[in-house]
Amino acid sequence: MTNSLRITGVRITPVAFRDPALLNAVGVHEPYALRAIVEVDTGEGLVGLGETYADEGHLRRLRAAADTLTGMDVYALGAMHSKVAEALAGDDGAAGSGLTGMITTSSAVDRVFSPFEVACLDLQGKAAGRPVSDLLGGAVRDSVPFSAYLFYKWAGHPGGEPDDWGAALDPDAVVAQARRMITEYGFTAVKLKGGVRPPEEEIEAVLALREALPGVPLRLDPNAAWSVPTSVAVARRLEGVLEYLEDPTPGLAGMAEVARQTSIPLATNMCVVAFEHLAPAVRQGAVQVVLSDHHYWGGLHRSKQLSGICDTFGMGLSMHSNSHLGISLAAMTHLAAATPHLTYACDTHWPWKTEEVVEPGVLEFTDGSVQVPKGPGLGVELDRDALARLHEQYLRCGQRNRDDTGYMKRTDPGYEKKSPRW
Ligand SMILES: O=C([O-])C(=O)C[C@H](O)[C@@H](O)C(=O)[O-]
Repeated sequence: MTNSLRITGVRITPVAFRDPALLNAVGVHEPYALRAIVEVDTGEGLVGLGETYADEGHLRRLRAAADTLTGMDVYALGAMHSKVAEALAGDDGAAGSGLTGMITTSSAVDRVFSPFEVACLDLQGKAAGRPVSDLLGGAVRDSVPFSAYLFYKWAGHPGGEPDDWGAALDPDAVVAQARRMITEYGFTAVKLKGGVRPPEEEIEAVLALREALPGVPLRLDPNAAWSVPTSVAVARRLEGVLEYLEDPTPGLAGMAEVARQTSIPLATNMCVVAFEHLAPAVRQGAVQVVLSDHHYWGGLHRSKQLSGICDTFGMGLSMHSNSHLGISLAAMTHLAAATPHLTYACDTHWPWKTEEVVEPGVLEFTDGSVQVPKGPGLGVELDRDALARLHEQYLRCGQRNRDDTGYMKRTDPGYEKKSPRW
């Protein structure tokens, strides 16, 4: 006789949390990043947590899907994926992209399904008294290494107070930022978000990092801001220096051309963002490392499928992040712990964040790694006062000036046309 655990209701709460003036190839982060917190209720008093994007189109699709989930068993994840697909079938905006800034064609069904799947895994774990990593095959590591995610940045938002990281617009400031991240969090790998300064300056910054941090794996990610010839020229200067070069140029064909001309492994979270991109990427030899992200690959189980495909075809696996809160960090940590093929330090925006919705004490960085939470489910608890406060903040700051990613303003119309800037 099997027990079911049925969904009695779903709450979706959009929140806004402060974000520094970080720069990337499409502009500057807004003063607030948006996320949606998903709570799945059951009649048994258990609540499951998920976290996802909060742009308006995505919120609308989340609500449409949530309405159809009541009464479903939290173990019926395959059926739930189909339900979400049905719920979105008439939604024009769901067909292609909801994330037209950095990620262009991931499936809206997978993006909408993901936070519900995570919340149901949280519930399954709570019901069984086991951590989510156990539901994914078991942790193969007790703690998960993350990389320092460096950004060129302004001292503060225009018209606002400077934040305590200050400005970072040259190689010395980038090195100082890296040193502070390593001192405070113990990171053992470093990624620089590029595509902001002219390529020659970004090469200088990477070489300055190399000199300052001997032996530390380094990555550079210009978010496809460079042409193929520029990418090849930069790659040749940084051979033997970078662990991988992420998305130097747009599209699989361009990436394949760069890959043919450099020995640096190319990584992506832009041109392989859905299952249908994997076969052409393999055929063309376009990427050597895929950055997974459960928020758009369709949750934790589907991210493990991605891992199996990468393993089979000889591609490495790393992990991407956007500005996120603790529910996402907990999910990322369980997933990475239970994914043997994920051998690179994962991305995280964590150090840039000053506000949170989960209770403190579980997600701590030691030597650049986060211990896999040991409690049942995700192992994190919602701080309801903080949730209410950040929801109020969301209502005050609204969706004004935001693009579909929900958190950044595009200042470079060239990116819209997908033409490289350099
Ligand atoms: O390529 C990446 O790593 C990202 O897309 C992560 C974020 O979007 C990053 O670029 C940011 O926060 O500006």
